[in-house]
Amino acid sequence: MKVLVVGGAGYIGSHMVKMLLGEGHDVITFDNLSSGYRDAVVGGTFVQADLADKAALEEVFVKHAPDAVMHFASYIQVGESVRHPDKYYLNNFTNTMNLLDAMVKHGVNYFIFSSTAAVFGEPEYVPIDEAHAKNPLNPYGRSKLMVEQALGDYERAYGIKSVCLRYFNAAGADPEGQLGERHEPETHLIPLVLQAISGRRDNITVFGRDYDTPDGTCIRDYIHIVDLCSAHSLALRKLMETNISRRYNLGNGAGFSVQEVIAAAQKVTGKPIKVAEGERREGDPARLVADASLARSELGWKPVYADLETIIQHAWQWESKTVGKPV
Ligand SMILES: NC(=O)c1ccc[n+]([C@@H]2O[C@H](COP(=O)([O-])OP(=O)(O)OC[C@H]3O[C@@H](n4cnc5c(N)ncnc54)[C@H](O)[C@@H]3O)[C@@H](O)[C@H]2O)c1
Ligand SMILES: O=c1ccn([C@@H]2O[C@H](COP(=O)(O)OP(=O)(O)O[C@H]3O[C@H](CO)[C@H](O)[C@H](O)[C@H]3O)[C@@H](O)[C@H]2O)c(=O)[nH]1
Repeated sequence: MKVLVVGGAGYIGSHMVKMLLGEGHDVITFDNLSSGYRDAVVGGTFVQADLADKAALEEVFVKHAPDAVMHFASYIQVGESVRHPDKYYLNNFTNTMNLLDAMVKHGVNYFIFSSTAAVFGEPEYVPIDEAHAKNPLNPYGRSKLMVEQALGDYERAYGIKSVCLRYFNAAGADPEGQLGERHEPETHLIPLVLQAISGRRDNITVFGRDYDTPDGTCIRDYIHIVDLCSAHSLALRKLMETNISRRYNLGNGAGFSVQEVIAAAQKVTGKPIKVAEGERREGDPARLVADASLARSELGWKPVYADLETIIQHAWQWESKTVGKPV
């Protein structure tokens, strides 16, 4: 199969490209390298272009005639989305419409979309299943929900079939050590903790210890990047078999507090870490845990690296390669 991976030079997309190539697919990566890296694309065809560039999109569809599209490209920082909503609606929503329009024009009907737990907002209950109310709290989450909603309209009008995968906290790295998380700036907890342990940062700041959780710090559901990617492969296969659009929540169904992540990182690395105390970060729900039983039952998805220490171990293997490099 020929798969167009948009945003394939980024953290999650680059792991996906590697997996698809390993499965024997033809892969075309389309990425403007705004936050991705050319050297993270380990094979296939690479096209450096922006989703805002309709002519570039047209050229890719004409030249490569993909069978399906996986769409990872977006801006991803919740805080920035509050300060600059224009940037988020433009890149995450409008530019996605350019991509969908190109698909419609060229008769490409299968679309896998990177959505997020942020579409739910403050949870009414946990674990969060697909039926949970969608009340995103920020422009980032809203831009993703808007795409999910537009996909319903594009299916009715143009026959585009889609799977929206709502990731909880993507973490870890390629077990072979070839790829890993390279966000700049990094905002995610596990890489920040490991950078503090490796000495690339002075410390890790815990954002609030007064949440309604057993140790007072926020609880999240960390999912290994390879398990996330295997869900995409299964989702695409199922979508092409059944022609039925679906939405799935993806997580391990187990929550770990910030304090537990720090303790696990110390255990895995065998090294100390300096911890600083900070205020709550705006918009952080106390507890986000996925109910991913639908993905398990319908896709046959089974996380292989569900254990938090394994996730941290793989992220540490990646961080250990970057010692001495500035963050
Ligand atoms: N990392 C997480 O924990 C997490 C959680 C939930 C959802 N997601 C979603 O997963 C997707 C991938 O996240 P990531 O962590 O790999 O992010 P990332 O920033 O590492 O990757 C995004 C990629 O898209 C590219 N890109 C952005 N805008 C583009 C444009 N206009 N044209 C072409 N390329 C463009 C970037 O250069 C980058 O390579 C995003 O859609 C994000 O919202 C991530
Ligand atoms: O230096 C830090 C960084 C994070 N945290 C805490 O660690 C937890 C996890 O934070 P991350 O930033 O790693 O992850 P989020 O849960 O905030 O974000 C995830 O979920 C969001 C939706 O809610 C987006 O989808 C985002 O891309 C995705 O990584 C949060 O409680 C946060 O407050 C700290 O205490 N200190």
